[in-house]
Amino acid sequence: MEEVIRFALLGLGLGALYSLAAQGLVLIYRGSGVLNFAHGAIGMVAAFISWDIWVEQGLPWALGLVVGVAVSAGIGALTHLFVMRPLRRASSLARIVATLGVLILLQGLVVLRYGPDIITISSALPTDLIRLGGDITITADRVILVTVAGALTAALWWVYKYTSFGLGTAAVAENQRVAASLGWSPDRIATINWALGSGLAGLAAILIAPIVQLQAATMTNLVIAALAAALVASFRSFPIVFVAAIVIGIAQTEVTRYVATPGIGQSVPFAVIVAVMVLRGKALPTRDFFLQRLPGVGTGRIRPGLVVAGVAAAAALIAVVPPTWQESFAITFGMALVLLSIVVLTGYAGQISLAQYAVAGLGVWIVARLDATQDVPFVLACLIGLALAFPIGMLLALPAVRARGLNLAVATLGLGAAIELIVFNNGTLSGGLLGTDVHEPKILGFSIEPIMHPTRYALFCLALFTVAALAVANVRRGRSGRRMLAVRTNERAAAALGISVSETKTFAFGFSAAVATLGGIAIAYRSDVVIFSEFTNFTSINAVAWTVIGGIGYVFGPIIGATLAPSALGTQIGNSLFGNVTEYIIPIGGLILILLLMQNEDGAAKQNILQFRAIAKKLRRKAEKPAAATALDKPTRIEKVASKTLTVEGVTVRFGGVVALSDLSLTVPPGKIVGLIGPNGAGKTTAIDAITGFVEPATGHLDLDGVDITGLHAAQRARVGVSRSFQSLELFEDMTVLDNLRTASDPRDRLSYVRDMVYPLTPPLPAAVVTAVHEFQLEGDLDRLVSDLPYGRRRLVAIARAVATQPSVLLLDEPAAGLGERESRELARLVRRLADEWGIGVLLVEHDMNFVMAVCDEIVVLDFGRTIAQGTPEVVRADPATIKAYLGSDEVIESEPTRVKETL
Ligand SMILES: Nc1ncnc2c1ncn2[C@@H]1O[C@H](COP(=O)(O)OP(=O)(O)OP(=O)(O)O)[C@@H](O)[C@H]1O
Repeated sequence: MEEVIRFALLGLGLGALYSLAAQGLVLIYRGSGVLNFAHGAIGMVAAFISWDIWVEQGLPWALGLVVGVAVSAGIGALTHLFVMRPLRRASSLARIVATLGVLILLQGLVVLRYGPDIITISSALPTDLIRLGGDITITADRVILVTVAGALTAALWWVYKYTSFGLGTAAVAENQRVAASLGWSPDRIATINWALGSGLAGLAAILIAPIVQLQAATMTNLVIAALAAALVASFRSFPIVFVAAIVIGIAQTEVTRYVATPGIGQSVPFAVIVAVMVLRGKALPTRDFFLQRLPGVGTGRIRPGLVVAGVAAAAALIAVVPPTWQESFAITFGMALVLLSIVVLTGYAGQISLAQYAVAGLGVWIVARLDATQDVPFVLACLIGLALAFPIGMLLALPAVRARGLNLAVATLGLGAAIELIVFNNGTLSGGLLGTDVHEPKILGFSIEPIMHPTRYALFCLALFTVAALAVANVRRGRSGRRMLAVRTNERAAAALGISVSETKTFAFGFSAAVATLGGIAIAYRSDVVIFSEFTNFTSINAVAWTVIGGIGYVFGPIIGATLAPSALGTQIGNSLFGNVTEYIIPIGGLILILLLMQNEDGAAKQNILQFRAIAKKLRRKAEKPAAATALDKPTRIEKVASKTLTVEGVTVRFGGVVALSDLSLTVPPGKIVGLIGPNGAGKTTAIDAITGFVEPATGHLDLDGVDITGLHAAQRARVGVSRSFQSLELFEDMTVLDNLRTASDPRDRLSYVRDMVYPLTPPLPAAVVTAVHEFQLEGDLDRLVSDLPYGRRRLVAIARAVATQPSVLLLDEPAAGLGERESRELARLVRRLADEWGIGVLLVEHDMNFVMAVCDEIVVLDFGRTIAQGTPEVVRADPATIKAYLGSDEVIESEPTRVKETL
């Protein structure tokens, strides 16, 4: 027991330092909404500078401390002013990546100045033993660290609770205008918080250096422990951050002491991050989840002539250049594969991963271990590695199913570090620093050993990239690609169309892990000893940066981005033009990334493709048949949907103390339109959400044609025939109208995940969808991006998309909002036809009473969540309670609205 206490006391110091760094992260997040992944790197700069002043220059330690903290505070303020402030309206991906750019730049500069080696520092704080009773002692430095961290926590808590600056910071997080009314400019608040937060990172890094040693590559990992503590406190409470950090510090020390497997102890912060994600994350974002502009995505179209010409040109070049250049080709293609895996995962599926290089390492670890320890032939080992990479990637998807955006970036950053610590640095598992000796790689008896046959090896890497790029392009054009894009753009809308969000993400992780594994193989087999500890977190972060530079949504982007990898083609070209640029290539990449983000988030590939298209257009003689024309080839014919009756029984929904919907019961039979009306806040959208699986009812029962669907999640309900539109449309704005409709009408089979890689199917649209396109007169808009359409047409696309799933029951949430009178009448006729001719049962939420009275067969009236009237339009119109609660006088409705049914 005494030993447990002794180690707990040791861990106190570590926890106190984590707390300082975490408080700094929280300050920056609260002051500017930015999660600063460069936090550890900023602290690292301070640690190196203070070491330089103290040890190298022989000046007082305190001077080093003050200058180090001041420099880190200055870097923080500059980062805000020159990088993050110009990007304040950019997507959250761009902002995350920008902080990664700062991280790369700082780490690259530190390595340039101080080198990559470990520097051991002794503690400047007194280490005398203080006896606490019995045999239990604590060193003075631990007491000092905890006291400093505790005092700072108390000070921060007080400042942010009671001072005008603190209140201004809280207000900025909620509402910028309120902050301004307190006399604080949001920008000044952000700058000060960046400076203070980064100063704390500096202080933490200077003090932690004697405990963890000083090394550029590992110091930046300080951010992982800080993130874990800040996450536990939801980036809010300083005291909770303090307690969480102390607990993490102690747990880390205890686990390191009692668990023999190396790396497990240091992975405690990662375990905390995963636990927080799993416990707190939501499977689907809530209604008001902020949707934002996403990076551009290519079409995945393959032009066989161009592919053949490009591959032939690359092969010819490889054949004639000297071996050093051939190796650069191999590295470029290998790294391009890793970047391609990021295109799939982040560009297409919208899942940020800061661990892709570690995943590549994990894949090649399987291959190399099979090769080295079981003598499995190279090709077979590669195939097994690829096959196993799929399930490994899928396993990694587990946190992603519940986390998104920033949280996912945090989780994967921790994951990469954990893989590095537990697998790659473990001598028993991977050979550690000595690596794993592999056999000479052979394909069909031909050696591709890179020293003896550099041409063959480079051609092998080119072949791997070509095959993978074709597979990725195929997936992009196929059903699985549309599913991924739908999920990245809007998970709620995807689920409403019956797309399983978790299945799609799982596929994206699995597929991208397989692609990354190919990259890992190409990179690792360049040597006969595979050193896994080189698959570092830092390279994973760089890989994201290079992918963004190349173009994160384009299959061609990785080739451009990968040239920036160390010793890749960029270095070769730079070396031959400017002398030795090898050691500058990393910080140059960071700088290019930051500058690029200011101009355009879509990367270099987009520009190239646009230029290519412009040239191709000039050269092309024959006009190509537009995609839309092919889609509509099939003759139209109305097909009745499967007749199913929706029965809602006693559904109640509560949000905390608010009863948003109380005991709702109604039936929507096939071919009938049931109106759901009531004043604002009556619970109408909540009713649709509850029926379609977007909120969980407290009580009640849902039944579709005798089948209980209460327990099904949103996508499953859509698949059995319950479709919906959204008040806020929630279209896939960055897709064309045609792709929106295809995404909705695609079958939800799982086979397409595999088949798409080889042969993506794009059959003509089903007859029902073609009919909808004609009905809504969308023929001319099919090839246009949804975001380019006027509002009225987007409303029609949203309804067409809901219809395209061929639902038995369709729930429309205010379909006529924002439409003109004529469009509204047309829409009313169409909704009536959906019921009469297609046999769809419709539940219609609408404020336009003329619309409602004209089309509905039955109306349910809600007020404060309760049903106050139910019956035919005539009955409801005359109902006194409805008139009092909602309709007011009869004047809101035309004296005798024309029944749409009768006018058909
Ligand atoms: N996620 C939520 N958390 C807390 N309260 C909520 C949530 N969603 C809805 N509410 C509350 O539930 C009640 C019903 O809201 P709902 O949006 O369903 O009404 P509505 O009839 O659709 O209104 P409107 O006509 O304005 O769209 C309101 O009091 C609303 O504030």
